[in-house]
Parts: sequence; C-alpha cells; structure tokens
Amino acid sequence: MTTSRAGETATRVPDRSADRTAGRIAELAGRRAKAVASGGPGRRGEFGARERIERLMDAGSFTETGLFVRARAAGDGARRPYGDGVVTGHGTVDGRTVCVFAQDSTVFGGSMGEAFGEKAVALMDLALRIGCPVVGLNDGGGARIQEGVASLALYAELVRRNVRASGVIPQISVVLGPCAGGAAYSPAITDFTVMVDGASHMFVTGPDVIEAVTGERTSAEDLGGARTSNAVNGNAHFLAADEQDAFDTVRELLSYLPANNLERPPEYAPGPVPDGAWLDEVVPDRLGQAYDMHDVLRAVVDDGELLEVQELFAPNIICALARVEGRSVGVVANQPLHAAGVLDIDASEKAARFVRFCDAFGVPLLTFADVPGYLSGVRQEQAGIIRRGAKLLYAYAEATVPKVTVVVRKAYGGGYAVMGSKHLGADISLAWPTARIAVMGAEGAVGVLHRRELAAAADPEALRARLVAAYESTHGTPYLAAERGYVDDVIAPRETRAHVCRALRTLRGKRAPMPERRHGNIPL
Ligand SMILES: CC(=O)SCCNC(=O)CCNC(=O)[C@H](O)C(C)(C)COP(=O)(O)OP(=O)(O)OC[C@H]1O[C@@H](n2cnc3c(N)ncnc32)[C@H](O)[C@@H]1OP(=O)(O)O
Repeated sequence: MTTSRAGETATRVPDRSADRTAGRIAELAGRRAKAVASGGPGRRGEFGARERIERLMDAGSFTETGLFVRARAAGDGARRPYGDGVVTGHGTVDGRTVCVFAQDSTVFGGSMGEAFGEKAVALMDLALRIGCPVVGLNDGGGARIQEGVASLALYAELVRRNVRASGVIPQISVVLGPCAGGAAYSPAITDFTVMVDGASHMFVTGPDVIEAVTGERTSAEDLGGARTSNAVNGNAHFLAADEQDAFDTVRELLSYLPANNLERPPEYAPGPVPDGAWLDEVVPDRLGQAYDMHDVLRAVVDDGELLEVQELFAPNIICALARVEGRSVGVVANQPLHAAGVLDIDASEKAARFVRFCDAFGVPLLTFADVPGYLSGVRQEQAGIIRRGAKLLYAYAEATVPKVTVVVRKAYGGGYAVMGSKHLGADISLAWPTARIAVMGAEGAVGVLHRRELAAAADPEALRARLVAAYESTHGTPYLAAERGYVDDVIAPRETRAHVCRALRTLRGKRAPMPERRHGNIPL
C-alpha cells in the first residue's frame, strides 16, 4: 500500500527488475549481505574481523568505509571478494571518535593486496584529517604474494602514513594472529602494541626461514610470541590474556590519551583521596633494602590506578599512565625491587620512548627517582649503553610538557641528572628527607677518596665505617642539592600527593617554545 502525492491510496507491487528503483535497492541489500559475509568468524575459531571491531568500539557505533572495494580485475576467474581482506571504518570508544581497521584472516590469509592497502591508507588519511586515534587489528600474512610489487608499495605507503601521524594522533596496534615480514614494521612505528598470550606472533622471518638460512631451530612462540615480544625484545607494550582483554586494554589506554596533539586528554572525577601517612614508612632504614615503588605511586595517583606500559620489559623502570586530580600524567619511576632500579640499556630505551610519547601528546611527566646510576659492565658498554642510554637524557631534555620530579631515595651520578633533574628542565623538583643526591654511594666514594688512608690504617674497617658515616651525613642527604636550589623543597613523604597536585595545577599553563629546526637528532 502506498500513498501518492495527491493523497489517493493505491496498492502497488514493487517492480524489482534490476533497472527499477526497487530492484536496485534489493540488489544493494544482496550485495551488502555478500560483502559482510566475507568477514565471517576467524579461521582458528577466534572472533571474525567485524566482531572484533564491534567488541572494541561502543555498541552500534561502527560505520564501515570501503565495504564494496574489490581488487581490480586480474583476469578471468580471479578471486575478488568485497572488502579485499580488511574491514575499515570509524566509530566511538567511550563516545570519542576512533578510526579502526581489522585484517580479515579468512580472505587471502589477511594478506595485504593493493585494494586492501589503499583502504588502510585512506583510513589513515581520514584519521589525520579529523585528528582522531587509529587502532589497527593485525592478523594476516603480510604482503599478498600474488599482487607482488603493488602490495609492497602499499606497505611503504602505510608506513609513510604511520610516520606522518606519529606525534599527531595516537596509533595503537593490536596483534591478534600472525604479523610477519614487512607487516611487522607498521605496528613497530605505532605508539603502542597489544598482543594476546598464546595467539599473536610478530617476526621479520618465521621459524622455517630461520632454520633454512641459519640452521637455528625455534618455535613461533619463542621467536615472537606475545610473551617474547613483551618481556624479551620489548616490541609489544601490553600482554592480553585473550582478545576481549586486548580490546579492553585499548579502551583503557585511549581513556588516558587526547584525540590528537592539539587537544587535551579527557578528564575524570577522582575517587576519595586515601590517607598517605604510611608513605612515611615506605623507605627502609637500611639503604640496600628494596621496596616496591608501585606502593609509592599508588599513594600519589588518583584511585591508586596505574596503566603500566611495557610492564614485563626492563622492570627496573616503571612507565605508567595515571591521573592526578582527574588529568592524565605519564609516570616514570625507578623500581628498587628489580636490579636496585639501575638504568641499563633496556630501561633507558623503554623510558625514553615513553617520555617522548607523553611529550608529543601533552601529557605531563611525573618522575620518581631512586636510582643507583647507569649500569656498569662490559656487556652493557659493548652493547652501547652510552649511545642508547643517552636516549633518556635526550628525551627528558627535549620534553616541554610540565615536568615534576620527586627524589625518593638514591639519585646517584648520571642517574641523578637523567631522572627528571632540574638541569634537564624539570619545572618542580621535590625530595624526600630520605633522598641521597650525590655522585655515588658512600662505600664507593670512600673507596675512591680514601684509598691510601684505608690501606695504611691499623683498623681499616673501623676507619671505613667512620668515613662512610661522615660521607652519609654530608653527601647522603637532599640538603646540598636544596642549598643550591636544585630541589625546590624537601617534603614529608605523606605530603607527596598534595605537593604533586599543586605542582601540576600550577604548571597547567606552561609554555616552553623550542628553537625552530627541522627536527633534533636523537641518538638511535
Ligand atoms: C613485505 C612482507 O610483508 S614480506 C612477508 C610476506 N608474507 C609471508 O612471508 C607470510 C606467508 N604466510 C605464512 O607464513 C602463513 O600463511 C601464515 C603464518 C601467515 C598463516 O599460517 P596459517 O594460519 O597456517 O594459514 P595458511 O598458511 O593456511 O594460510 C591461509 C590462507 O592465506 C593465504 N596466505 C597466507 N599468506 C599469504 C600471503 N602473504 N599472500 C597471499 N596469500 C596468503 C594462504 O595461501 C592460504 O590460502 P588458502 O586458504 O586459499 O589456501
């Protein structure tokens, strides 16, 4: 039954022939159903590409782009499924716009053909134009072999977009299956990579190729599984228990981040502030005794919540996103529980990248120092601790976001300078009375300064004990640094949150223009 413009009612059977309106609308429905069907459940029983997106985004918010894109005809009988193996589009996460692509492992193994690549590139361009984060769900065989150089070209185009977007919009990669060869380099350039325990693999060449080339035998899991990538080589930043956990991690991560480098992260109302009185008892009386820096951090940030980045890699330094008075901060802290919180190559590189991320996206830096210095040793020197450790110095010195530092205990040698010191541009530096800001610890200093006296002493141990005590009372305190204004205040540990809140509030309007240049030359 239809109503004509004139108002008379008539019964009409729609003419569904292909060249009539009703026929064309019916054809659309058929084509759409066929296109959507190409993204069914995953091959290994995991979620399909579209279901993954639905689970990541706010319910019902996803709008697909390029649903009808197909490979250009490549001769009779060529397989040209709609979508070409990747689902792209935009939607919202917690009400904020996010662009997303999901490789569909049921189509050519999720490998990237020309049309696939063009869709991914177009999505990146869209995200850059509107200034929103991009999340890539990776599960594919890399370059599509039968499409040859066209596929390789699109990989390079995609990486070029990743680089253009770096520091402009947050880029997050989720690896849900294989991610090999050239395909692994796009996630490597993005800001964060999430992998699923037991399901994800990242490597340049797989176990079979390695065995053929070098004779080494290994498994995909040992080579580039989620645990290897999180704990051993640091390629990944988050280890998820399963796919849903990976999506939840991405949603949580996004809650700390701005949509782009010109916006501020969203703000949240914090819960009630706990009494931090017990912080006065955190630092043990014995200098060599460890404590868990997490306890300190949880007493300072809102609701005691930390989203730790690269938690399993270089645990001697903690990098975490958190909030103070509802606003995002990037926390960097030495962890005395692991290797006494020493700065080695891995810790320096981990923290340097995190500091640069925070700086790029306007997230203030909150540093907690308890560091015996850079790690000494032949292996570290030969592996390049000078060049690679310098990255952290560079990152802190380069960062123009508000920088607040709390020296908790040791701040020795280069460790003092690098861990957010005023000399590298900290805006506000605080120290606990337990801080020891010196060139080195008492034992080492006494050994160097009093070698001859100790050798000649009738009771060298008694003399050593006296000299160590004398050194501790002068150099093993925060007060020499405070006298010079290198720390702004020495505070009771229980008052740390109050001081940090005030400092970050004060620094909210900070401006620190850098000299014009094409870009700096960080040691790589
Ligand atoms: C720049 C670069 O990216 S270089 C890297 C090039 N890519 C590679 O070397 C990876 C090649 N592929 C593989 O090693 C494996 O297919 C894996 C590890 C990705 C997946 O292994 P499995 O889960 O066992 O899946 P399987 O090997 O059966 O592949 C599934 C389907 O995807 C296809 N496929 C997988 N990778 C590709 C590819 N790169 N190009 C075209 N088709 C591919 C397979 O031919 C197979 O198709 P079929 O179902 O029609 O037979």
